Amino acid sequence: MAHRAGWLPEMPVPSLDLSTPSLTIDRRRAEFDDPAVEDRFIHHLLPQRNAQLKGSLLFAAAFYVLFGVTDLATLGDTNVAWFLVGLRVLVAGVALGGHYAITRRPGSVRVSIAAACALLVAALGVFMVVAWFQPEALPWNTMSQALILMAVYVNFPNRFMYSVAIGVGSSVVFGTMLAVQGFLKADDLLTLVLLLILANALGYIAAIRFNLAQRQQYRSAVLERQQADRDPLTGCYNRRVLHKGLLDAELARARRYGTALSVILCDIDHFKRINDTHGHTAGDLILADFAGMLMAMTRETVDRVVRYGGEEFLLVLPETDLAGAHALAERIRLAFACAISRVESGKAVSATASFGIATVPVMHTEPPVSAGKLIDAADAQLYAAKRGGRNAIRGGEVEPRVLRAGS
Ligand SMILES: Nc1nc2c(ncn2[C@@H]2O[C@H](COP(=O)(O)OP(=O)(O)OP(=O)(O)O)[C@@H](O)[C@H]2O)c(=O)[nH]1
Repeated sequence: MAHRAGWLPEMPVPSLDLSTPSLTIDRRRAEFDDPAVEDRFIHHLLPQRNAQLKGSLLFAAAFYVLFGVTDLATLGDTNVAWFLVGLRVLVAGVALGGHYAITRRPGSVRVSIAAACALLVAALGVFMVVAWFQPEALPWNTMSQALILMAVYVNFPNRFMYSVAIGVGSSVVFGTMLAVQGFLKADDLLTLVLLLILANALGYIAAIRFNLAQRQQYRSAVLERQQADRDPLTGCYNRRVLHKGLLDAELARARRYGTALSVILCDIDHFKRINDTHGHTAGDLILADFAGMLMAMTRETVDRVVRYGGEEFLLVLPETDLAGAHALAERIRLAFACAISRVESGKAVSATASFGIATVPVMHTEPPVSAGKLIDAADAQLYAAKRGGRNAIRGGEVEPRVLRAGS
């Protein structure tokens, strides 16, 4: 296998690193480290989460009112019983209010989380009051509390940390109530407290596994998408991104903000001869080295390097006028001409490249221009550079009306 030689002069060659640090997951919080990624993830899942949450809210409203029957059965037709039924109706109101708020603002993560938290806090608070007034039913109510904890951890989509806080907090209050009421023998009390701890532990494990699995799945989908847009040999974008409208989007942005935009089409000179002389593997190595240089010398998050054809690359340079594009092309031309790649046989191979630039000047008042025509204009300049002897740069500004889409 050919090994990559260092550049002459030394050039940082970025590898295709798909384990983007921003996609790392904080396993304790069960969230992405990067708040922006977490935000995108939550918004991506929001319709699904809201559908689940709305179902759980309706279920909670019906369930709470229905169980008012048990208050009447246990306490009879008393004021306390009706007070508890009233509290249950209040919880149903909170649930229905949450349901209404989510329906009104389906795109709001805050509303969704607030609806889940409000219902859980209200439901657990009322449950404590109900349990307080029915001390003889404490063992049954402890089991109910354990079941409600499952809903807290699993059924109500929420921030993992909030689920844990609500689950543990309510269990501490409930455990304290068991102890304070003093109805239970010490061994029964211990059993019920252990039951609550077990319910929390199981809920915690289920919730953290679920939250992590969802994020891992999302990360795999993002990485897969990134990979599908990349050329495996060079790590540059492939033509798919152009078909997906990369250049059209940049042209539209340049038009909106009234900025210039340049594209450079560059092509390694006599590449066929390199392949024929040193072999295809050596050709691949030089291609990868050239692409690495293009990526290293352009702005990482602004410019785009696309493998346009076999040994042909397209640079998309937003907010770049002709002089800026020419200066960049000259830096790349010189660096590549001076660099060597050490191929498998140990030989040092060097090559040159030619560059064609097409610049659309500031164009906010002009009609939209065609991405294809802009690339054609750069191709014509590249052809002129090749005809002019190669290892050269040609370029020019193009009138937006010449590039007008559909003309
Ligand atoms: N090693 C390698 N060669 C490739 C790859 N893709 C295309 N090629 C070769 O690149 C060569 C391009 O040759 P030409 O189009 O004749 O261009 P050229 O020899 O560079 O000549 P000029 O562009 O006119 O300077 C062809 O021989 C292709 O087979 C690739 O991925 N790896």
